[in-house]
Amino acid sequence: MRPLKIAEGIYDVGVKDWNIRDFHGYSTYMGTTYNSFLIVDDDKVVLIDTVKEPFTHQFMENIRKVIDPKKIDLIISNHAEMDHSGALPRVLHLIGEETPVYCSKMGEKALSAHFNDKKINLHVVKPGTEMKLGKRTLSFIETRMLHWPDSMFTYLKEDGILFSSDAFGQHYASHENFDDEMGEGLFEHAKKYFANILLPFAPRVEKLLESIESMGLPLNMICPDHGILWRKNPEMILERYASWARQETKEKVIIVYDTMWNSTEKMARKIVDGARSTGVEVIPMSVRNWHRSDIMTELMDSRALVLGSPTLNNGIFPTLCDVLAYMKGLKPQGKLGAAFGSYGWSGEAVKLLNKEFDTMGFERIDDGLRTLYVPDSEALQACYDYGVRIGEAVKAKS
Ligand SMILES: Cc1cc2nc3c(=O)[nH]c(=O)nc-3n(C[C@H](O)[C@H](O)[C@H](O)COP(=O)(O)O)c2cc1C
Repeated sequence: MRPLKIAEGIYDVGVKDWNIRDFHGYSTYMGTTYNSFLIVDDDKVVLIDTVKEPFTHQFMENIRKVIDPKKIDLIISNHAEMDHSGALPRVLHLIGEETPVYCSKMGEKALSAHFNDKKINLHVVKPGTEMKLGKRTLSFIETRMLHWPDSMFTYLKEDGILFSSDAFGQHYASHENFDDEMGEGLFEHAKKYFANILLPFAPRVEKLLESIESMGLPLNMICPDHGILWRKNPEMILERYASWARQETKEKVIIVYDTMWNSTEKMARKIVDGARSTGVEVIPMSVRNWHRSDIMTELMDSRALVLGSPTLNNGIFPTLCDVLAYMKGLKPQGKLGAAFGSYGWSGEAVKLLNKEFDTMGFERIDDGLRTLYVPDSEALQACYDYGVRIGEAVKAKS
């Protein structure tokens, strides 16, 4: 139900996008929400972020259920990306073109470049600036590159609410609105979001968490721009973020592969059996059936990445190249790597996969395992043994 009252005079007037599955190329999400927050105080009415453009009508209806939109005195843009700013021009048109929009220094640049055919009354807020609304006070925290240069947080002092933009969000639409209405599954959505959006900025996340702690801000609620709001114990998501940012791993291996004539798949199955026999968790992931965004989510707490590819035209199979291009951009750190694959004559794929591990800074278990065409019983035993070796290496690496 929107608008959603989250505290006295504070509402989530955003919208739920139930049907979206592919979010900037990261498929298999379960919908999302574009949260936007309306604060009605004695002197000022403030809107924090807007929604994706096609939802503008529904968004305005939500606002109207609380207040006449023309009473909005100012808008804060925590993040210029279109899912939070797309509705901005139409909102301004409806409530008054002169309405001030407050944003970070980089936000000014990004919003101007997004809406280059429109004159928006932009005002830059410096980090730490306070803005009095009547009974309440807002302040602004710079969170550059989490995950865009313009990103910032807005903090509502008296209520202890952190409006955290994309951080701590999840691409997940549900009838539930708050963390206490959901179980552990909520963290899986948050983990997927982190793995696919925030992982490249993990060192910055660590620093941000430290600085939030040092500021000693009371945090009664964390309200991201996507998904469920954290009100029961916001500390929990901060703790998870700390662990994900440190890229902590467990005794887990993912085996990511593709195959044309099933030889590499036969090898994969034996490697899975061998690795499992050592007691480590093993997840086989055929790239035909697992989306790269799910592979990244599973990789995040895995200690080893095992890649399997047949040789095709002296190279790696293209589906694996897709995953690797995506993975490299997200900068996972501190993993073990192992490669395998079937080949017919030249067999370059394993060597090239090893190069990819070197580029990513992964520690290679060895030079990998190749099989000529279809693996016989001896080759399959070698695959099983290779799996055992991988499992032992995972257990040996803390
Ligand atoms: C179109 C095509 C191109 C291939 N190119 C190479 C190649 O350049 N070098 C090589 O060693 N094998 C090459 N192969 C042979 C495959 O690597 C071999 O058939 C392998 O066993 C396939 O493994 P899979 O069953 O896991 O797909 C090629 C196969 C096909 C179908």
